[in-house]
Amino acid sequence: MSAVRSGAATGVPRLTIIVAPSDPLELVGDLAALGPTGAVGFQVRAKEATTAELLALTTAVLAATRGAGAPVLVNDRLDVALAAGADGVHLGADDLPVARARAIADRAAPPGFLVGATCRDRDAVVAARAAGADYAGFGPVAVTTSKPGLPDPLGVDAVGRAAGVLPLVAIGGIGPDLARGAVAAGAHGVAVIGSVWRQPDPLDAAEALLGAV
Ligand SMILES: Cc1ncc(COP(=O)(O)OP(=O)(O)O)c(N)n1
Ligand SMILES: Cc1nc(C(=O)O)sc1CCOP(=O)(O)O
Ligand SMILES: [Mg+2]
Repeated sequence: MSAVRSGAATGVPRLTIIVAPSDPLELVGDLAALGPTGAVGFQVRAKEATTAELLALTTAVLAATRGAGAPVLVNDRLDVALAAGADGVHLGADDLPVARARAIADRAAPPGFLVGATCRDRDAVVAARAAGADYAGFGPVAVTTSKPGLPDPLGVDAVGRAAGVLPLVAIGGIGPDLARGAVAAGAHGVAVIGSVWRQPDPLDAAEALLGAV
């Protein structure tokens, strides 16, 4: 296994595990403890949940991971991230604009609060940086069965073309081999659903991903 770099310099984890309400939360604490502090982080993503349910899930993930120092971000909802005391928010095209979120977070969140932005090409990464994003979720790199309605896969070459502006978190169909390729192309890290949660042993699977980034 290659040495795992921690995400400490940017605060952005090398491996983001996206957590949904249906996932086995009892594994989250052990997943958080893998690798150096800050190498593994979580994004709480609950598209069908009520605000109260998303807050409760975020609070539970924070409680399970705080001891390991793993960053926990909330998908879509800055208000919930702030209310829960989470470490950041991830925003896409249908969510609060990044510049608005950055302005609110700078007033209301502790220093280091992360704002991530979904980007699908280099121009979008440049715009996200100008708006105050800390990292770009860049994808879909490959075909994914975890989310419908996405554009065609961008491929690892697109990661290389978009690199060097913000830390890139490659997403979409990422397993260990693609994770290695994305990082070699210039990505800071990866975000995953299926290559952890749909594996027979999510801890082994996450270790393999960490070994690749
Ligand atoms: C790290 C990361 N990158 C991209 C996304 C996608 O966010 P978005 O475009 O807002 O879509 P939803 O996840 O809200 O369906 C992400 N969540 N994380
Ligand atoms: C939530 C999400 N957003 C994407 C994007 O490209 O915007 S791809 C994706 C799903 C990622 O799941 P998996 O690791 O199972 O492919
Ligand atoms: Mg979103």
